[in-house]
Amino acid sequence: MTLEIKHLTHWYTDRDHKLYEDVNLTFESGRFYAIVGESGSGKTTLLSFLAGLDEPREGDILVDGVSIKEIGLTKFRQKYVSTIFQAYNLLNTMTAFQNVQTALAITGSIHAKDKSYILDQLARVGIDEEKAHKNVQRLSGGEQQRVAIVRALLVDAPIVAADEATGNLDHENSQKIVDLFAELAHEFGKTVILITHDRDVASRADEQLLLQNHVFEPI
Ligand SMILES: Nc1ncnc2c1ncn2[C@@H]1O[C@H](COP(=O)(O)OP(=O)(O)OP(=O)(O)O)[C@@H](O)[C@H]1O
Repeated sequence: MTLEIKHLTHWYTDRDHKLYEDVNLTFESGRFYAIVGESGSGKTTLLSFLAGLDEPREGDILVDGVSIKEIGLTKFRQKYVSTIFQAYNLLNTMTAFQNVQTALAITGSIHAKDKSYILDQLARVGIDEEKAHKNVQRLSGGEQQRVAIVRALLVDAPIVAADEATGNLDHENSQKIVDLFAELAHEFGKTVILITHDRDVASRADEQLLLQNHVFEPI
């Protein structure tokens, strides 16, 4: 699957202060991309377009040559993209295990009833069985973030778009998450796009794109 950005131009309030100008980018499945750039340069905005959460002023986003407008933004969000944003958006009345299980059930995953699979995946990011069965409100911020990441990563969408997914995590946990991102790209063939300020995390990606002066340059 190929995800393309074509002739993307965007500004929020003032046409003379554009975030991007005629950006063209191609993301291939099976590859892990990191987007880096100064604070305020427009990284999160780009991700909101790639996730079908917002629409650019000009330009288009295509999946295998078909505009996401033609696919329909709602369908695109549901079937094609799994997003991880800075707010964890966990279901607060549920345990970590139930949060992951519910997401798998909603999306029709064959793993929804596989208890040991869900526990194994949580264990990979340091959420042991005891923590898995705790209400998420009783977990630390970093633990909640890891639950949210596992939940998003296990959902069967071909594109994974993450904004500062490792931002609140210590080095060891951040490495575990990056391992998961790399595995999703290289072993499961997903298109993984991660925004990060962390140079070590970015260096693990197959391609790094620097947003600077309104365009994206490979580094
Ligand atoms: N809804 C909005 N309305 C108006 N301006 C906005 C809106 N969202 C973002 N901006 C502005 O657009 C610019 C880009 O924001 P964006 O969040 O995409 O940057 P970023 O590169 O992700 O920043 P950071 O690294 O700090 O998260 C910023 O100057 C921001 O203030």
